[in-house]
Amino acid sequence: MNFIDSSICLENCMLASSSVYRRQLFLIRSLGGYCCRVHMEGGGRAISSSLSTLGADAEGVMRKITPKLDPSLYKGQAGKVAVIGGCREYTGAPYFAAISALKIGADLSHVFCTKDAAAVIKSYSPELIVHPILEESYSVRDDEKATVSAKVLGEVKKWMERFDCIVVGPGLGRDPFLLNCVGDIIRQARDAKIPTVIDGDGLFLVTNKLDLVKGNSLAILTPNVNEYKRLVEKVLQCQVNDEDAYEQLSSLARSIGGVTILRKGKTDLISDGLTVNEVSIFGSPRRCGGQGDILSGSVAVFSSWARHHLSTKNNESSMQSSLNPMVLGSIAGSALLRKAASLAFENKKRSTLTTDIIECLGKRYSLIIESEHSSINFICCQLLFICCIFFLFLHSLEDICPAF
Ligand SMILES: NC(=O)C1=CN([C@@H]2O[C@H](COP(=O)(O)OP(=O)(O)OC[C@H]3O[C@@H](n4cnc5c(N)ncnc54)[C@H](O)[C@@H]3O)[C@@H](O)[C@H]2O)[C@@H](O)CC1
Ligand SMILES: Nc1ncnc2c1ncn2[C@@H]1O[C@H](COP(=O)(O)OP(=O)(O)OP(=O)(O)O)[C@@H](O)[C@H]1O
Ligand SMILES: [Mg+2]
Repeated sequence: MNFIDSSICLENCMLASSSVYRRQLFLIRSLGGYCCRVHMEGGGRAISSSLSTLGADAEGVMRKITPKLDPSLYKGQAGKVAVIGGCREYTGAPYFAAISALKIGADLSHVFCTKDAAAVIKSYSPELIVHPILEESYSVRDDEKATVSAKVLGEVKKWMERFDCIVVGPGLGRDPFLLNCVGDIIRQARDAKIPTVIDGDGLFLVTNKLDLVKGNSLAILTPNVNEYKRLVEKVLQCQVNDEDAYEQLSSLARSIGGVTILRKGKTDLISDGLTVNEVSIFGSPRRCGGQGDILSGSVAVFSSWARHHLSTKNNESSMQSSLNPMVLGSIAGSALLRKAASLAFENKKRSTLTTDIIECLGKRYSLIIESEHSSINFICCQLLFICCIFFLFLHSLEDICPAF
């Protein structure tokens, strides 16, 4: 089995914020340097060449796939995301996922939730388009279940084609009737070839109904420690083995078939069964609830952008066409969340909340996107400086010993 570990590890985000370090990364990146360890099993040659780029890979991915804010674009072209989640018990998670998508750059963000949750989520933000159409068992009579289920599906179907990516699970809860309807929604998205991020209770659903995602290359699972453990036990029939985390993750993705898995943890591991990428940019020591929800919304936006980027005719050769847009979107989403968490923690320390991290998404992100421009400016200044010195040197040489 052949997988690539392009370890994207930045030990300390502070380091990355230093201009010297960023310049080095920019120079390494522009030299095409990257850290790549290819492990080949079965006696294959282990190839390793490394000129480590560290966090630049993740930043490079973000820069490559992020669409320019082109004045010719119209509303929606930068992305339309839908979150399927939100019930009596949870209203924060779908909000976190949906608003994060907008903060990163999607134009429209929808939430499909239960009636109880809808009024609450609408009150959080006018920017979200909230559809109160999901139902939980307590509000549906047994003899109405088939009709209500068909109605829910019909309502979602009206919108489905418009979305560039959907997120299933944040704050979904575990009500059997609701989960059954959401299973049909996942199938609908798959038929419409819409990338689908599965998080939170959506993972509870698909872990028990793997056929919902089996063989779907547009599905991205984003399990936390518990959710990953449940997946491994169900699919691989064994315990999580961190001694061989890469191989086990890769094997899990292959066993389910075609999916991309973003295993959240101290280091985020991302695999589609062919490659394994690692994002270990130091984020924040705060483990407040909701950060995984931000991540799911972020991955949704970046994956749809990566898919668009790779499908355009003039995409740059440096982004190998063999790359999986769902993997790229996961790398970018993970890196941005961790950088934003780090920035929020710098400001708020122990009182950092998920809402503080959401506020930093845009700030941190524009820093990354703009830093390329500042690095280019810096390079130009350096070249100009060198030319001036050279000119001065020439000039002084002319002074010192004139040619004629
Ligand atoms: N404000 C909100 O509305 C939030 C709602 N959420 C939703 O809550 C539902 C359940 O999510 P949970 O993450 O709580 O469910 P999990 O089943 O993932 O976790 C259940 C419990 O496991 C423990 N746990 C979590 N991470 C652990 C780790 N690394 N090691 C050991 N134990 C750990 C925690 O006590 C956690 O409450 C999901 O639908 C989720 O989207 C969460 O996203 C958090 C925020
Ligand atoms: N120990 C850690 N150190 C640094 N970052 C971490 C650590 N654990 C998780 N993270 C990061 O925090 C983010 C959320 O991971 P987490 O495991 O909290 O997800 P979650 O439990 O689904 O969150 P939520 O509360 O939103 O459901 C991930 O992007 C991950 O990279
Ligand atoms: Mg979660």
